Amino acid sequence: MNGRHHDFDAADGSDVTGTPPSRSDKAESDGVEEALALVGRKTSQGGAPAAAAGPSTVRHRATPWPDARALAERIGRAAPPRTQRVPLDQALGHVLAEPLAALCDLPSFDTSAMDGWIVAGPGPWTVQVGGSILAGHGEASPLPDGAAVRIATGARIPPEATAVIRSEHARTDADKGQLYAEREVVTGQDIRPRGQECRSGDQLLPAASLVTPAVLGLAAAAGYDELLTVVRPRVEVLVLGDELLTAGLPHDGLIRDALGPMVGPWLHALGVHVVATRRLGDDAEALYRAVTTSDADLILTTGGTAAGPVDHVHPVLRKAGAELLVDSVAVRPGHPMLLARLAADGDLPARHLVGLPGNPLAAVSGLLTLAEPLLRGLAGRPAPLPYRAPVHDEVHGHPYDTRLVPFVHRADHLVPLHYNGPAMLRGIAAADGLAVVPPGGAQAGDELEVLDLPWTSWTPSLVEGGRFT
Ligand SMILES: Nc1nc2c(c(=O)[nH]1)N[C@H]1C(S)=C(S)[C@@H](COP(=O)(O)OP(=O)(O)OC[C@H]3O[C@@H](n4cnc5c(N)ncnc54)[C@H](O)[C@@H]3O)O[C@H]1N2
Ligand code: MOO
Repeated sequence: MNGRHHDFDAADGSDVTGTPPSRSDKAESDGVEEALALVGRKTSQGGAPAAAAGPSTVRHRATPWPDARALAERIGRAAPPRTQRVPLDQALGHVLAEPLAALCDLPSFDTSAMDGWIVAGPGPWTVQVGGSILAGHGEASPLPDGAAVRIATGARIPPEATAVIRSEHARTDADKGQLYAEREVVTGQDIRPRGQECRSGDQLLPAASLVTPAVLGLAAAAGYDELLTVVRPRVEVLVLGDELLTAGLPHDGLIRDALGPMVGPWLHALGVHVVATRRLGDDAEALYRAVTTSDADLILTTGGTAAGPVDHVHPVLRKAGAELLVDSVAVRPGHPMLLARLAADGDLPARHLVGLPGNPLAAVSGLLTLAEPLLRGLAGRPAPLPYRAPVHDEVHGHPYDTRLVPFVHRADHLVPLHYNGPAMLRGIAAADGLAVVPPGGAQAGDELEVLDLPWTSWTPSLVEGGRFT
């Protein structure tokens, strides 16, 4: 033991639902109940109970948190990539399936960078009568030495011209029909030469780049009408629980469904296609039917992952012949989360299922631990660059498990938020992300890994449908 972790002597056992700000962090999300849940858990060799072995030697059935994330991503990346051609106005938020290579030179002709005068040779110059050279027109006739013509930004440079003089740097003598420069004129000034930004065929962006608004602009400038992108993974969300209301106030032991309204939009913000969110109650038959007939790439269930009388996820997966790849993760909250593989069956290809625990913050933990890396892999998106930041306060840890704690960025530090209990969304709703607290906890100033939320950086799917007219 390193002396940092939360000691589990808080015998009231009441803290598993989180701590209001007035209470000590000591009693935050974990407690006696969870410590007891570890007691009696066998080592992977079927040896002594895990809790008796101590943190350095303990082996859980639970997959370590970093391994669970890495495995989920590997599984996603192992799927054969599917690609499609998408018109530019529907490509926002997609991922490029091939490098973006310029289809033309940019600029595609020598062009004026300023409004002013195009001149040939040294001045003063004779102003040519007969209008200006404007953007959007074909090539003008060659400019004789000593001549000047008005030119607009973006207009083609006529052959033989040598420089552009900005209007504010030039003076005309109307009587003499002459143009004088008020500053030294350098050959080529304010002319953007053809190919300055790229030559046709140059790689502008690598494959796997996210199509952002800027990428759409670049692709259009470089001549694209459509893009080859990775097909978005399709996800079906199954919300389990007879106790859930879809409207009104909680009453008579019934509570509002907090996951139906949250999980679909969260997935959407990750750039995937949510085919449906269905509420199935605690009906094992309905769950079996849904799981065995869904053609989504990923089925995501909420609730029913534990071992209660109506927790149907494990029995249904067994009945469906699913292979459990991850069966609980060493993370708090969210440890009952699971990942399973459903074999191909008839017309249905092999698919995956992620079971999110029912407690709402535990479900968020499952989303970020298993669903997000898996979907990132399936979507061909690169992993975000991992980053760490110092934590402002001491954060108690779990003795063996990783903790995910909602935080806000304040003056280069992560400030952990209260209301981080497994059943609470009050912290995460105000958060910039989740701080990854290693087993044993962290001291003030320790650098913690940070998980961003999709909307704390720009996200494609907050722009509904990503279309423009
Ligand atoms: N004997 C044990 N019991 C429990 C354990 C354990 O290790 N041993 N783990 C606890 C933990 S941790 C969690 S998390 C939950 C996971 O349970 P389930 O995935 O089976 O979820 P449910 O029992 O269906 O629900 C748990 C909790 O969450 C509420 N819930 C469910 N769905 C929603 C929803 N859509 N919106 C809002 N709230 C929801 C539900 O009413 C329960 O209060 O198991 C513990 N038990
Ligand atoms: O408390 Mo559980 O850890 O919500 O997953």
